[in-house]
Amino acid sequence: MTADRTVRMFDGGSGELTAPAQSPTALEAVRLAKRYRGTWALRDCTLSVPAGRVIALVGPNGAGKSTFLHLVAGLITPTRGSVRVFGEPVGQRAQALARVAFLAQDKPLYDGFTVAEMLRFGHHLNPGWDDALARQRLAELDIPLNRKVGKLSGGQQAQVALTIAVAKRPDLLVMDEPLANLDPVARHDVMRSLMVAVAETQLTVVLSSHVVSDLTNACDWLVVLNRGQVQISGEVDELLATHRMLSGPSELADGVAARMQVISDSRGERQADLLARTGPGTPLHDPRWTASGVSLEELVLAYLRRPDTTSLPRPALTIS
Ligand SMILES: Nc1ncnc2c1ncn2[C@@H]1O[C@H](COP(=O)(O)OP(=O)(O)OP(=O)(O)O)[C@@H](O)[C@H]1O
Repeated sequence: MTADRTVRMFDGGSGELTAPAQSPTALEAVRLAKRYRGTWALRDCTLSVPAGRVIALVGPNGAGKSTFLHLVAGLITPTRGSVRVFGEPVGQRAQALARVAFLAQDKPLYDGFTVAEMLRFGHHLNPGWDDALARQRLAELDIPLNRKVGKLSGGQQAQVALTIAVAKRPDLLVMDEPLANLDPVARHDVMRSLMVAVAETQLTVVLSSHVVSDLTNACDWLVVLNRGQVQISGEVDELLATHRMLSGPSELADGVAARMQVISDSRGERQADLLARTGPGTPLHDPRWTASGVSLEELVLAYLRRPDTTSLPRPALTIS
C-alpha cells in the first residue's frame, strides 16, 4: 500500500486547496487520555501512524479500544492530550471530521429501510457521497437493493454498513469491532471486501478486534492496547522481523535473558523458550540455542500476558 497520493487540505473554511501528499501522518496521538468518572479508560497514549495503512487495534476487553476509536472519530473529547487526523486536531475543525468515517459496533442501519433507502439516506447526509461506488459494491456482493435491511443476514448487514462507510469517500475509516457476531465465512468475506475498498480508494483504515487471526492477512500496522496504554505500535513486517523464539537449555536461560528484552519466558526442566526482541546488539553465538520466527498472534499474546512490557526500543539481541 502507498501513502503517495493527493490529500485535500483546507484553509480554515474559506475554500479547499489541493496539494500533493508528503508521506502524511494519518493518525497522531500525543499523551492522549480519557477518564470516565473514576476510571482511566485510556492513559498517556502516544503513537503515530503513516497514511495508507490498515491498522489493527487489538487488546483484551476493557483495554480502551473503543475509547481510542471514539476519540479519533471526534465523538468524545480527551481528558488530556491530543489526537490529530491528517495533521488536523480532532474536535477543532469540522473538516477533520469530514475526512473520517466511523463504523460503530452497533451497525448504523435501520431494519425497516430497504438497502436502496439506506443509500439515499447516506447520500442525503454526506456531501462527498459516491453513489456509483456504493451500487457497484452491492451488486458485486449480490445484495438486493429492494431488500429490507432487517431481512439481510448478519454478514450482508455488515457489508451494507461497510459500503455506506466507504461511499462517504473518507480518508480514514474507523471501525470498532466490525467482525463481531459474524461467522467465520462472513468475517473472511467482510475483510476481503474491506481490502478491495482499500485498494480502490487508498483509504487508511483502523479497525479493532479481539481476534488477531482475523486481521493478520489484512493489516500492515499493529497497535496493541492493554489496560489503557499502548504496548506496541509498529509496522507488522518490522515487528515480526525483530522478534524471535529462542529455544535452548533451561540452565542457560538466565544468562541469555539477562542480555535482552524477553517478552515471554517459558521454562521446562530441560528446555527454555524465550520470545525476545532481537536486532542490533549482543550476538547470540551459542550453538545450543536456536532462533525461529514467531507469528503475529504469538507476538500479540506474549505482550498481552505481560502488560508492563512495551516494544519501545531497548537493548536488543542480534541472532548470528
Ligand atoms: N461511557 C463510559 N462510562 C464509564 N466507563 C466507561 C465508559 N466507556 C468505557 N468505560 C470504561 O473504560 C474502560 C475501557 O473501555 P473500552 O470500551 O474503551 O474498552 P474496549 O477495549 O473497547 O473493550 P471491549 O473489547 O470489551 O469492547 C473500561 O474499564 C470501561 O468500563
